Amino acid sequence: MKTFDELFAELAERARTRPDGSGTVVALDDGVHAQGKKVLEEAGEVWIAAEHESDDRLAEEISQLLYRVQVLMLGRGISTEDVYRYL
Ligand SMILES: N=c1c2ncn([C@@H]3O[C@H](COP(=O)(O)OP(=O)(O)OP(=O)(O)O)[C@@H](O)[C@H]3O)c2ncn1[C@@H]1O[C@H](COP(=O)(O)O)[C@@H](O)[C@H]1O
Repeated sequence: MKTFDELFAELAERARTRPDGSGTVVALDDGVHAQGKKVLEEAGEVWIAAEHESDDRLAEEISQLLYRVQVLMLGRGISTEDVYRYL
């Protein structure tokens, strides 16, 4: 189990060290256009899960959306602080 901040730190480390086999490294190399499409795709899956699926499936889809948002943040080079100041 990890928090949003812990996952972001982990993904930032993946971006820095670029380990073999990391899906995050591949997603970052795909660029912002592809990263944005993944955000949209996962948001749609969250919507569908919210209307038609179990709480557990919804939570899983939300986790994937959070991951895809973080990849986009790293792709654009913005930090969690950049976002939190608007919360
Ligand atoms: N939390 C996630 C996470 N959530 C979603 N995903 C990816 O997103 C996919 C699900 O999204 P899709 O619905 O688009 O699935 P898909 O189209 O079948 O998959 P792809 O073909 O796009 O990979 C998963 O199969 C993972 O590839 C994640 N990939 C990694 N993480 C975490 O990120 C960290 C770093 O991971 P690596 O970079 O892979 O080492 C680890 O802690 C992981 O647990």
